[in-house]
Amino acid sequence: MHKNWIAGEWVGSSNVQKNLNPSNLNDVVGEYVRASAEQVETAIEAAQHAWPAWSLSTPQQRFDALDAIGSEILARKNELGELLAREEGKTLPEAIGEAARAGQIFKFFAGEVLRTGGESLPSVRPGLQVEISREPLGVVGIITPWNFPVAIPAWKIAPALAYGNCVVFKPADLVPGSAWALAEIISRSGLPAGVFNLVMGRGSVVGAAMVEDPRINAITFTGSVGTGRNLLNQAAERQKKVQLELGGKNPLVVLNDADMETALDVAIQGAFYSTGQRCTASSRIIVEQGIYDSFTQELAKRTAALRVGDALNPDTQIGPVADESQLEQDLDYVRVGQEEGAALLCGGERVERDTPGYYFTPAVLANATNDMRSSREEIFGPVASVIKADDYDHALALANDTEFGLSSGICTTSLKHASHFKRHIQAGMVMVNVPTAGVDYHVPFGGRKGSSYGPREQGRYAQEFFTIVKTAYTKA
Ligand SMILES: NC(=O)C1=CN([C@@H]2O[C@H](COP(=O)(O)OP(=O)(O)OC[C@H]3O[C@@H](n4cnc5c(N)ncnc54)[C@H](OP(=O)(O)O)[C@@H]3O)[C@@H](O)[C@H]2O)C=CC1
Ligand SMILES: O=C(O)CCC(=O)C(=O)O
Repeated sequence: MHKNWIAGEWVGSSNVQKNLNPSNLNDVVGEYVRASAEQVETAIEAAQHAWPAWSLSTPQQRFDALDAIGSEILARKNELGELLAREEGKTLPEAIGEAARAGQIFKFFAGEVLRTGGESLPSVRPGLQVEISREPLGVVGIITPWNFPVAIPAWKIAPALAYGNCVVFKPADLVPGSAWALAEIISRSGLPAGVFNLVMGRGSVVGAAMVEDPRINAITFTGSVGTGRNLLNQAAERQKKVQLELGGKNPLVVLNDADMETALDVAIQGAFYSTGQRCTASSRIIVEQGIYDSFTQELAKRTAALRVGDALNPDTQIGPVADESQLEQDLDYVRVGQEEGAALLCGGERVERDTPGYYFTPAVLANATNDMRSSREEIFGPVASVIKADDYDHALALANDTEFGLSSGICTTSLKHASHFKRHIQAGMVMVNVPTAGVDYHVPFGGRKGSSYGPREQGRYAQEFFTIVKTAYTKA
């Protein structure tokens, strides 16, 4: 039985859930407790109690803890990756890559502890000196989704602790295993009791209790647009600082002059790998008319050849969908797209494999237009709409015609178009001849428009969210 980590102790609960493997529903990954609202309160109280001392901890103390966590994750990346693949369904290489990324993130923020400083400026008034420093916020609530069960928690927990905050962490109810394994490593890293707390459980109970509690000073959330916007409204009433990473409807533009092999590879990786369950996935592929037919046919041919199967099978390229409701959502959007006039060139079906699981074949919706629901709403599965553009200017206009603005990409051999696209696309991230999904761990991550709210995550820019600035005036 896997328990919650609250105030430096493993705490049980009578509410227990079975964590199932989406590749094989007969495989129970483990049993995990769900916290009650009272247990969430205890965790918040412990974090609040621990904070004054932790906020004054030495950089060495924080470096040592984060560095130790990062080292252990890296040393155990294969085992953690296997657990991740088993509970979430991304393939083993993808999952091991994600575990390694989590380790590197802790190492990066260990370094940031030592690098973060303030500023000293002369005052405009005589005899005064001005110092600007960064201080921690207090208790940070961390609420994460199921699609990156170890990397997203890592890129929120590591900076929170690095900058001197205490943490109450609620992972997605669907995938408690990786979060628990991460918490178990953190529990042995030398952090004082209460500095880090794990409260597994449902968003409607655990998440809601965190949002309501005035002792949580800030909340960082990744997940759906609806939940994120509600959370923002509730948190704003309580004057909490909020950071949201929400959906995407990321465009990949393919121009007539693109290298065909590169463009096909970039499109397939961006749209379908990790089963398309990435907020950075290329769900709109916008292709210039000169190559539209040939590109789309070849895309469909290669997509149909992708091997869908058990996440732990070395031959598998596309793992299962995470759960039944996500699979229903994927099927629904394929149906909606066709009703709206798109042509399903391949995939889009529930399929069976040796074990009972949520298997779904990646779908290419051709002749899609940008006004279709399937081109506007986040599907969060391996479904790509392929949209025809008259020319580069039209492609750019289509790419920007969305309520989202997380990631974006262009495949072209033209420096002129690549440069113009980088400057004019309304997105937080832009890729030239590389997939829209799959990012580095040491640089900012985040979007514009409906995709994000608040400062960027990751890299040294993370300090904008996890610290508050103080200005001090001193007369000598
Ligand atoms: N941008 C992204 O990275 C992601 C986007 N999505 C999108 O969201 C859709 C639904 O996925 P889903 O996992 O349900 O996303 P949610 O937004 O519902 O879940 C994200 C996190 O928020 C928690 N939560 C749910 N309700 C509340 C609440 N009232 N207060 C506080 N926290 C809450 C969830 O808990 P619980 O575990 O109980 O659900 C989970 O930990 C997907 O189909 C996809 O479109 C999903 C995952 C990631
Ligand atoms: O593409 C990536 O590497 C990250 C994607 C992500 O963070 C997400 O889907 O939530």
